Amino acid sequence: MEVVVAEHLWKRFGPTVALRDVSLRVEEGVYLLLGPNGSGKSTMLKLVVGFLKPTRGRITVLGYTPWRDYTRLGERVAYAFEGMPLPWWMTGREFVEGYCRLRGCDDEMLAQACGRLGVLDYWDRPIFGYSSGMKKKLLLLMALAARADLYVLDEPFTLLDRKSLEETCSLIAQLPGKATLIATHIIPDPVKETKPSVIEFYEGTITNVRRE
Ligand SMILES: Nc1ncnc2c1ncn2[C@@H]1O[C@H](COP(=O)(O)OP(=O)(O)OP(=O)(O)O)[C@@H](O)[C@H]1O
Repeated sequence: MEVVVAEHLWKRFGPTVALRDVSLRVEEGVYLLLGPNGSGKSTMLKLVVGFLKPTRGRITVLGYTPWRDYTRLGERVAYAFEGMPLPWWMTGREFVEGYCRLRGCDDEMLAQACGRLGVLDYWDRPIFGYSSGMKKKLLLLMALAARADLYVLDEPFTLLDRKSLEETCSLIAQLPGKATLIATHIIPDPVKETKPSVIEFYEGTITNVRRE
């Protein structure tokens, strides 16, 4: 079954055309959205989870129209977006455990992801004292600890040290969902083992789709 179907999708922000006539089909597996800054990768992912409504065109995700069926789709999609604000006054543990209770995360997946990303070493401290990489790991946990049919990760490989990057790649390879969509500038070697499909973006269009 197709997980994402986009047909002639356009997204404008005032005078800026972020996506122009993008058509895309995502089936099972790992998909990397690759392209330079400003090429439309994050906009595409935001349309997939329903944060944005297309200016023109059609998108369905797991059979839902994301912007209209945001809540029902939200039960089946786990995501982490670069720059999402974190509650700086809470400890990492309060935030992650609270989020997981709300989202219905899997305890085993959470324990495994926390341990492998090294979050347990600091998560009893308030978030306001965290480095960028430490905050990044909390954002990743929001997706990597959830049981979902579709995982959407915006720039998951930035700000991480080498070991955390390897662990993140390995956790991504083990995700139980049908498909994982990742916006990135780089393809770390361990991700290549998942035999990802690579969708290349340039100035708001898809210029190439290939298998890594
Ligand atoms: N909320 C917004 N308001 C106005 N313009 C926006 C908005 N979001 C994105 N854009 C513009 O849309 C274009 C595509 O941005 P997008 O964030 O999708 O690119 P990207 O490929 O994810 O870039 P990066 O690799 O830097 O994250 C850019 O020109 C950007 O300035």
